[in-house]
Amino acid sequence: MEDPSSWINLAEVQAVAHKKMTKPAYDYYASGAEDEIALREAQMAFKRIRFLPKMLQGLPEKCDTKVKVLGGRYTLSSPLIVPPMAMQKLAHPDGEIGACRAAKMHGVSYCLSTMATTKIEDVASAHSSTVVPPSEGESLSSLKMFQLYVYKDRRVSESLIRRAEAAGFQALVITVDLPPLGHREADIRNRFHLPAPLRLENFIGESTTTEIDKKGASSGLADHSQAHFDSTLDWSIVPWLRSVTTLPIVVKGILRADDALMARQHRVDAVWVSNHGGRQLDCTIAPIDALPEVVSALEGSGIDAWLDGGVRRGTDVVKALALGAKLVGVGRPVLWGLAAGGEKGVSRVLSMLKEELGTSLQLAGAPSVRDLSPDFLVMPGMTPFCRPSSQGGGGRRGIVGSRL
Ligand SMILES: Cc1cc2nc3c(=O)[nH]c(=O)nc-3n(C[C@H](O)[C@H](O)[C@H](O)COP(=O)(O)O)c2cc1C
Ligand SMILES: CCCCC(=O)C(=O)O
Repeated sequence: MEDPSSWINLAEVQAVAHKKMTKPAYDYYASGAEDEIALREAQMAFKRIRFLPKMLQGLPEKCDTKVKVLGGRYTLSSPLIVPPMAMQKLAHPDGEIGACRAAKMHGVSYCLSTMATTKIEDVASAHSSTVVPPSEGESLSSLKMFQLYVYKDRRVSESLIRRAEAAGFQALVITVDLPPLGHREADIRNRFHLPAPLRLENFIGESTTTEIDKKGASSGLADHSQAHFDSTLDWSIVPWLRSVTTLPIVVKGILRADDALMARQHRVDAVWVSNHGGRQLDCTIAPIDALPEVVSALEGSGIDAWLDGGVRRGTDVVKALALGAKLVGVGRPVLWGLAAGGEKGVSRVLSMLKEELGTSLQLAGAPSVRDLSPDFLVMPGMTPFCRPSSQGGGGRRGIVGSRL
């Protein structure tokens, strides 16, 4: 199991990572808040959705996974994104650099967390200097983005944004479902802190690192977010961000249609549907269940809906795309890949997921990700019926029944 090429699914990688990591680090990555209902539900909700595949579609040998995002500004090779995840050197010395390099090599986008164990500038230059060989004659393209936690001292946030912009990050993701930090019992029990010599590299020399670097009475993360993050934010944060940066703005952590409408009114560039991997408010709706309402709130606006939470299979990615997500994030499995095999481990995780995505598209009968629609799915509690149209040719499909 040491050799990443021997792994055949993402669950297997988690088991390898578990054996290699310290208990506090593994628990920090794996756990959710309180009873972990939201964590489990995010995965389970995918499994309740069924496919209604189309046959004999005259598919190309390889289905096309290109997507246009951020109002058509960028065409990306893949709808996959590595969402922001803090402290990646806890998994492996390759840390954020290994993860972003592996992502770029696969044409997968990467979002760097504020709470990284590698400096913004170092991640940017590693990402830029990673040369991606053309794949089957096509050059792979992906984005690098920066995720922001808004500090009580706005000068801290402003300086992070300016550094990310100067370093060439292409979008700013602002996370709105934290603070306060969710009640993560494993971290409290473990008195989680960042073991030396690891540090929050974006804040060297600033008081903002102190609570996380030292073992305290409780979770260092909770202490840090309480001491420094602004928990009083409202929608006026969007115009403030616009006054500081020209980067596209993505709001991460939305689960409601009316919040998506507010995001639309504030002309954000994308709404990221997420429950923070079940690490914040427990018992939230699963992101995949929240997606359709958000997508319909954004309809006609040109604003993308992105999604993460519980994505563990190519079929999960296809379901999210069919329900209208433009980008789909895969979180913990990337950390397991990193812990189990460094950059090579992440690369293997992403290649398995891409392969599963390609196979699932073919089996579902979609020539490209852009051909996916809810028509490929049967949602829980609904009974499908498919009728040929009276004119012959393409059939008509409807769904009877009500939501459970
Ligand atoms: C260890 C860990 C650290 C995270 N750190 C951040 C972070 O710094 N910023 C953020 O917006 N989200 C953070 N998240 C949430 C992820 O961006 C993402 O929403 C979530 O992991 C997706 O769920 P999944 O792990 O089931 O794929 C973190 C998640 C994990 C597991
Ligand atoms: C204090 C925030 C820590 C990073 C984070 O977002 C997470 O652990 O989920």
